Amino acid sequence: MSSSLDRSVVTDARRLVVKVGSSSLTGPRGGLDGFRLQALATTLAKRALDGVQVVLVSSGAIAAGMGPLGLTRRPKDLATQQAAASAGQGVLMAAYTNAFTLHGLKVGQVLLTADDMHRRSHYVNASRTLERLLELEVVPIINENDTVATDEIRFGDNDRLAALVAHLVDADALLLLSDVDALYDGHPSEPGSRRIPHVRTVEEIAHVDVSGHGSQLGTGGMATKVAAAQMATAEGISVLLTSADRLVEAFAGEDVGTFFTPTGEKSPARRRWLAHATSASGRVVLDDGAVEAVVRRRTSLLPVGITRVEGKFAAGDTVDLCDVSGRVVARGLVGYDAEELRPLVGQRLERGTRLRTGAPAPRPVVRRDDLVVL
Ligand SMILES: Nc1ncnc2c1ncn2[C@@H]1O[C@H](COP(=O)(O)OP(=O)(O)O)[C@@H](O)[C@H]1O
Ligand SMILES: N[C@@H](CCC(=O)OP(=O)(O)O)C(=O)O
Repeated sequence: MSSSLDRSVVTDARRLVVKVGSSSLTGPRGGLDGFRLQALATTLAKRALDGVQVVLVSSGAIAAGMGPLGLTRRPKDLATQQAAASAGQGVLMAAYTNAFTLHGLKVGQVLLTADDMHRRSHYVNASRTLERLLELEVVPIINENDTVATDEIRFGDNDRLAALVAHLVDADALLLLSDVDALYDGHPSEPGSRRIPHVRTVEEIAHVDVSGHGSQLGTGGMATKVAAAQMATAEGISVLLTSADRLVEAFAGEDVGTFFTPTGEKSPARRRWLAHATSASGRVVLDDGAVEAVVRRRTSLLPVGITRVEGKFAAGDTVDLCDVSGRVVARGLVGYDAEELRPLVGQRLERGTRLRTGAPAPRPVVRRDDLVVL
């Protein structure tokens, strides 16, 4: 029987998110490596034809656009990266369309921004589209919408996006495919570095150096892959990190790559979104009693338990809830604008009180259903 605690989850998964990095699809000087892309598509198509719902998160647009634009190095400035992605995304999708068509499968392009993950309405919309594509037996192929991403709000690498997509579609497993076949206990170019076959807790790999450079065409290196694995496993999703070349062995259940066991339980979709996909617009500092109430008793947060309001936010935005030492203990959707909330700090508002804006009080600063303890 399949268990999320061992590798059988990869072989038995009914819904899989597979992320492939630029380095696995392209040659060293950019340009798509049609042979590798076809091999990947063939392996995934076999899975899909066996009834597995496969969602592919594919990088490679910038690298694929380098050839058409006459670039021999990955561009460093945002505008040229966006131009290359614009030229390359079509090339990438054309290659995937041809490769999957050979197996009688259809593909659908989905381009997402960090903002689409952050905004609840866009997130829900993306989820609906992906569900419909899967129902229609189409393989969704997702990439960041590079042409509209800005330096401040972009994924840059696709590892985090892949973890968020795994949350979004509630995948059984996430496969992170790179040019390196596993996580190593030192940079793989260092003699003596050894493969780490299994990670059960974050602490186990706290000593591992993942800061080393990545491939010439990839973006995040190993650090973003480990962070993505932690995001997925925290929500009960198993992760296998290996190379695209080892995918067939991975599906055969062989001991390849690095397997990350789930560290947490699956939580409701809305909480998953709140905990991982949103970014906080401000902070609200809680006194000890309020921390106790929110974290242990899971109650709504009222103005009386707040000692300080930091930043600029509007009602409905996400805020971090911190204890007096500044440690973030929870995150939630705030019920007030920052300016409206500041004068209420520490106040015990009686029922029937009206705020200066005319709105009734007390309403919770963060309702318990809009709150996730971190
Ligand atoms: N501890 C480590 N274990 C494995 N790979 C590492 C480690 N530290 C750094 N790396 C580098 O991370 C690279 C993969 O990241 P990246 O180039 O961003 O790939 P991708 O394009 O697949 O996202 C590998 O080529 C490897 O050299
Ligand atoms: N969205 C970009 C991804 C950038 C990138 O290099 O990501 P990755 O190879 O996953 O580290 C692209 O398609 O080129």
